[in-house]
Amino acid sequence: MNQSTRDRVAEVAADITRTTIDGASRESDYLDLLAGSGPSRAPRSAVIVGAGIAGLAAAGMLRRAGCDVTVVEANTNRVGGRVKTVRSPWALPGSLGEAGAMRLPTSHTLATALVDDLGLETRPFAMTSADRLVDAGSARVTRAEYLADPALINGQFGVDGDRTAYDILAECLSSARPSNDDPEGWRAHLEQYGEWSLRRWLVEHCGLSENELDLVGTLGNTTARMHLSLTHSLLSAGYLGGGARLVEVVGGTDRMVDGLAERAGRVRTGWRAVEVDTTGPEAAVRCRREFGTSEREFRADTVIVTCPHPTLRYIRFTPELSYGKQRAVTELHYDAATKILLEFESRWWEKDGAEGGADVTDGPLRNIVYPSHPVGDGGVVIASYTWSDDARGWDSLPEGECLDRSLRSLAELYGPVVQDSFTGGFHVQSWARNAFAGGEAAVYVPGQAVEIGPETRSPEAGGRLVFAGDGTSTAYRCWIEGALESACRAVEQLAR
Ligand SMILES: Cc1cc2nc3c(=O)[nH]c(=O)nc-3n(C[C@H](O)[C@H](O)[C@H](O)COP(=O)(O)OP(=O)(O)OC[C@H]3O[C@@H](n4cnc5c(N)ncnc54)[C@H](O)[C@@H]3O)c2cc1C
Repeated sequence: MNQSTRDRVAEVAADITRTTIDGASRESDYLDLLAGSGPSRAPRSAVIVGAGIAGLAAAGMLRRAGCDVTVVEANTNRVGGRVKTVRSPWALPGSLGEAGAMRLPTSHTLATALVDDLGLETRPFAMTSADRLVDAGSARVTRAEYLADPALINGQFGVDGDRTAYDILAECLSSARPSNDDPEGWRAHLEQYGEWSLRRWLVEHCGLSENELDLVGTLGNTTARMHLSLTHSLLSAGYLGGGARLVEVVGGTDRMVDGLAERAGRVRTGWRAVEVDTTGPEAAVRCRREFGTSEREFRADTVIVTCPHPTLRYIRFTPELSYGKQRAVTELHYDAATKILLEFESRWWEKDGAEGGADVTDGPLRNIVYPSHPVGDGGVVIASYTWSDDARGWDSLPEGECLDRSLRSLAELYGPVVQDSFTGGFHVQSWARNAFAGGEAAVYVPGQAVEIGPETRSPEAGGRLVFAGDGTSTAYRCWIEGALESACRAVEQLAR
């Protein structure tokens, strides 16, 4: 490994552990910027492209320091980006479903501090529950039954022994995962295993057989992501693995967006940025209406671009972006994710009032997530939550077909009560097919954390043009925490 790669590894390890390259913690600075006294310095004016969590949070912080901010957002009818709480077309009063972000790990310090600062309430979000189903091959048992007798499911995969799929995966990943405050550990990991896929680790290092691989892939929801980066899996396992505490925002995750939008000031919706020109004394962001021919230019001293990388391909930058940044824009891998939300008038999935949890099945639904909150007698179920190739299967179907097939698959698990209590309310959300997201989030292919990560967050145009958005964070890509971290970093970069 040459010195330049070593330097990049050190930068990425520092980013993961939220420290400077010299090891000083950035945690309290970021908390202070976001939910404390705010920035002490800011540029005179800024245009922010994108009104997701990152753009809105950055706008609020800059305004507190006296900066004149305009946020431009491509969507005509909403802000929030990949935070999307669906409030219609439901039949039951108070129903809601989360088509994007639905839970916050309590270890995500910026997100939880922001929730407190906005005065929002949270409640526990249950990802697992003893009564939920494990359905694979010809076996269908509750999670409690599987934990008590792993052979019930393992036998379907030809796997012997008394360890569950969850134990096997957790052991394999915990043996590889440095702690979040250990830059040296992450350096060593990135140097040695940065180019490894999850599959390679499980097979070559952990010695899993093909059958064990199939078992943990199916039950751990990782089959479709086996070829992606080990580093990504390790980071996710830290937030979702055993012992993680998850909460949801009471009233919907978009309450966070509402709170941030109030602080963000001028938000111009329905304007899609098509060019960012930093050649003049003021930077110009040229925007177009999605429909029609109207064009408009927004000018300011500085620009923050927060769009997901796949959408950056359609923005012209004048002068051209640096070579490294161009690679980040064109190569950073964004994975697919699709959710199918169905509303039911009775809570047929609950026993003894236990709320939430998720079934796992090797059928097309893959993961079925039940609401952790009560809505009268019924509620909105995420009948299918899929990623990667599992999601692409759904993405190839028209909406009506997604509805029909998901209802039928659910009825195969739970019987006629599914069709009988369906209210007719449904929502299909493909993030890969969403024009302003281009995927669920940045999920590295092997090597990308080091090869591309540093350029996702480097400024351009002599520091007047900076980039934010969850895809620029190493540790918290795919999380609201990453969007908030990126907003803090961008605000700091502009204050220099
Ligand atoms: C299915 C799914 C589940 C998730 N679950 C969770 C979870 O449980 N917990 C969690 O913490 N996180 C979760 N996330 C991740 C979380 O939603 C994101 O990390 C976060 O919302 C990203 O915010 P952002 O501001 O970086 O990007 P975005 O929310 O994507 O915001 C970017 C904004 O830019 C706009 N835009 C794009 N192109 C242009 C343009 N040319 N001009 C103007 N505007 C433009 C977009 O419309 C969008 O509003 C999930 C995401 C998905 C998709």
